[in-house]
Amino acid sequence: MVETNPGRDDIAASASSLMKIYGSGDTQVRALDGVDVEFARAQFTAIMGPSGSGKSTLMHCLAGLDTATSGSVNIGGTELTELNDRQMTQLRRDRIGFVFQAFNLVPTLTALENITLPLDIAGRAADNEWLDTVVTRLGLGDRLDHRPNELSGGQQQRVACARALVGRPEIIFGDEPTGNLDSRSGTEVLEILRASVNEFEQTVVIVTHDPRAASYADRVVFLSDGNIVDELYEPTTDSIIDTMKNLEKI
Ligand SMILES: Nc1ncnc2c1ncn2[C@@H]1O[C@H](COP(=O)(O)OP(=O)(O)OP(=O)(O)O)[C@@H](O)[C@H]1O
Repeated sequence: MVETNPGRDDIAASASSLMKIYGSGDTQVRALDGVDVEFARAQFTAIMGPSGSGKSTLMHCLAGLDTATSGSVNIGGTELTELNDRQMTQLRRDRIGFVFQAFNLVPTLTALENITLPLDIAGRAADNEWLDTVVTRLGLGDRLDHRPNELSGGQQQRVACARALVGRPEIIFGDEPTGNLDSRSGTEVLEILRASVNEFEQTVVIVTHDPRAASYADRVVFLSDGNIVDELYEPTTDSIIDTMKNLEKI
């Protein structure tokens, strides 16, 4: 009998028995200690946990920016551990969007050039209608000729969001995407990520320290000492703060 797994199509990314060990001997750190997790398609997930709990390590392994010591990571049916460097680069370029705390825009390029850069590198033409939708939605229409140093932090992060959205990647990973922003700009970025999930069925996974930011997610996954120890669906700022307090007690 052929084995089927009817749930897989609903899963954008998953990790299984994921282990990441840094260093060796006395200085060895077990940053991920056998993590099993699935991220549903068209859902917004936030990863939270105390400092040093393994959030960035998990995200970097999921996004193919770092390799795990053992275990597996799957993005849309592709096993990352089976890819060579070139295939991994291609997967990151073609199938994953990134929004980092530090924006990571190219200073010599205009906003528009930054937005279309991943497509240009991949040799893919922009879908102009979609590009227009994203740019309008992000309120960047009159900023497209500006270089990053002529934009506010919030505008720069919106450019980074547009860059992540414009290629319609299977999944967008954000590492503290609101970490460097004032509360108003942070709210704008969260609303954009939320809208991209609600309106465009984008899958989004972010790491954040901020309970208010995490309350925009459909689900919050809590890490402690390299393990997932709790999760909340339809979280509120208060329910997130309560769960974090319990984690810190442990
Ligand atoms: N390159 C590295 N070399 C050695 N240890 C590392 C390295 N990167 C992370 N670690 C350790 O792995 C553990 C998990 O780190 P990680 O950055 O994933 O945690 P985090 O939850 O994202 O922390 P924070 O909230 O402070 O950013 C920590 O103990 C950290 O010191």
